[in-house]
Amino acid sequence: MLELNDIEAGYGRTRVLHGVTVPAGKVVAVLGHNGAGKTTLLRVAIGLIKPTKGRVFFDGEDIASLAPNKRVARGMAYVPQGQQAFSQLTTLENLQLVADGRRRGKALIDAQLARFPALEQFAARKAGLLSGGQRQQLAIARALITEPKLLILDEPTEGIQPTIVAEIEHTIVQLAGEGINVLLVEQHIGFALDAAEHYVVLASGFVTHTDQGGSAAVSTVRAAMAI
Ligand SMILES: Nc1ncnc2c1ncn2[C@@H]1O[C@H](COP(=O)(O)OP(=O)(O)OP(=O)(O)O)[C@@H](O)[C@H]1O
Repeated sequence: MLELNDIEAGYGRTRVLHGVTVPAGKVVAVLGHNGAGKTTLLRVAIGLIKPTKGRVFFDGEDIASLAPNKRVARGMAYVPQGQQAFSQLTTLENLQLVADGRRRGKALIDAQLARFPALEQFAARKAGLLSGGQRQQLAIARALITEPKLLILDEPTEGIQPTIVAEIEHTIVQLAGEGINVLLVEQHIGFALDAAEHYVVLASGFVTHTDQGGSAAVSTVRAAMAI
């Protein structure tokens, strides 16, 4: 599905990524310490940053020159870090912003409310009054209303209470089962590797390790990251 080849990218004259390659896979985990370049890589994937070198393939098509909206139209969705939602709008209104105008908009909202019971329970509550974990679920639900083939998630469990972390992890596994691919930046290495078909470890913008996922990879990755 999504494949990044030999990507160089950064901000202005600062190069952050140095020849990064990410293979396709149902769930692909991008791991690394703070500042390693994980978010930058996701921004390249969705088209917010244009790489200075390298190629981005989606469904076999080279999309490196496509704007983010065109990538979304082709089936990519991006949930940035930080549980973003329109805090003055209710949960339902946040979902309607994306769903209105879509064929089957109401059914798409209902499907996400069924997936995330907390959102159904607090459908009339302003998003600013939801917990961080519920706002994260709302952000994921909004992305899923676009019916993506690939969901790009930047640290979806960061700063979230453990019960909802487990729910979000369950959702990611469920999505893969539904045929939605996931590109995942995640601090919880055990979970990320369990869920991942492939992983890459980034350090200072270089890929230091890459292999198949699975729980057997945990010790290798911990050693690679010195944690
Ligand atoms: N908008 C920006 N402008 C300039 N430099 C940036 C920008 N965003 C990130 N950087 C720099 O790029 C490097 C990689 O940052 P990035 O956010 O991609 O890392 P990360 O692995 O996602 O880290 P974290 O886990 O802290 O989010 C860092 O040195 C960071 O300071």
